Amino acid sequence: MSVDAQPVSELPDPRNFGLPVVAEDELPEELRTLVARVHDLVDAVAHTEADTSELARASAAVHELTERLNVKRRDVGAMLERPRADGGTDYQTLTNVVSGVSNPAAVPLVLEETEDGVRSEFTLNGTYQGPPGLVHGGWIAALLDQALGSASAAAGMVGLTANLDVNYRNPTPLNAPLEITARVTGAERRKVHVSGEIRHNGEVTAEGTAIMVRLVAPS
Ligand SMILES: CCCCCCCCCCCC(=O)SCCNC(=O)CCNC(=O)[C@H](O)C(C)(C)COP(=O)(O)OP(=O)(O)OC[C@H]1O[C@@H](n2cnc3c(N)ncnc32)[C@H](O)[C@@H]1OP(=O)(O)O
Repeated sequence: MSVDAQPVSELPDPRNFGLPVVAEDELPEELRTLVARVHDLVDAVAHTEADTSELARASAAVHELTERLNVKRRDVGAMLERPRADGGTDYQTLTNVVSGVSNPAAVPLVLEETEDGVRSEFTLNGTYQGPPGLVHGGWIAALLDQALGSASAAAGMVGLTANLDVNYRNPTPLNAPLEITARVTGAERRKVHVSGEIRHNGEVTAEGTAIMVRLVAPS
């Protein structure tokens, strides 16, 4: 199987797909701080045992805040544009639920390029719980999907997941350091084959393979 990769500098421009683009330096630091605080808020709400009057006050404050923020909303599908170390340009979905920098529900997963693909270290709080003390299997699949898609994009082949196959080898713990890695293993025509793993203390907890189908820019 051969790898028919485009140079990364030729990643498709989301504007060609009709998507709005936000430059990284246009994203206010205040938004990043708000996102981090709401991320912590979700965990706090999920686990609070505060008394009922405190819950009522918090509920009213959050409702009022939601109305204030909804006064001006960004378009769905907005993409974040950031410069790459190699001089090219990287694009990410701003509100991506796994890694979007403006999404408080995101992990967030910051994937860095390695010699053969992408890698990240991260920790999941109780928000991502499935079985007691363990990460939800659907989120494990989502994390692998994102890493596999990013490995394909990092190799110059941006695509959508056509097929995702996940094997859960060991429980994935909450509130513990995790590592995710992914790489391209082959490509034919528009199909890109990718594989990846999640590890805890060096032991694989889950592994996945996927077929990404490369996007074709509208003519
Ligand atoms: C720029 C900024 C954006 C940047 C956006 C980057 C975001 C990455 C985000 C992370 C990943 C996601 O969550 S993606 C979200 C979840 N995925 C989706 O929503 C995708 C939904 N599915 C689709 O839209 C479609 O089925 C596609 C695009 C996958 C394929 O449709 P298509 O474009 O018409 O392609 P098609 O001709 O059918 O197939 C092309 C080749 O792929 C093969 N193929 C097609 N489907 C499958 C399949 N399920 N399993 C195996 N192989 C398949 C075909 O046999 C063929 O191989 P051959 O004949 O050449 O041998």
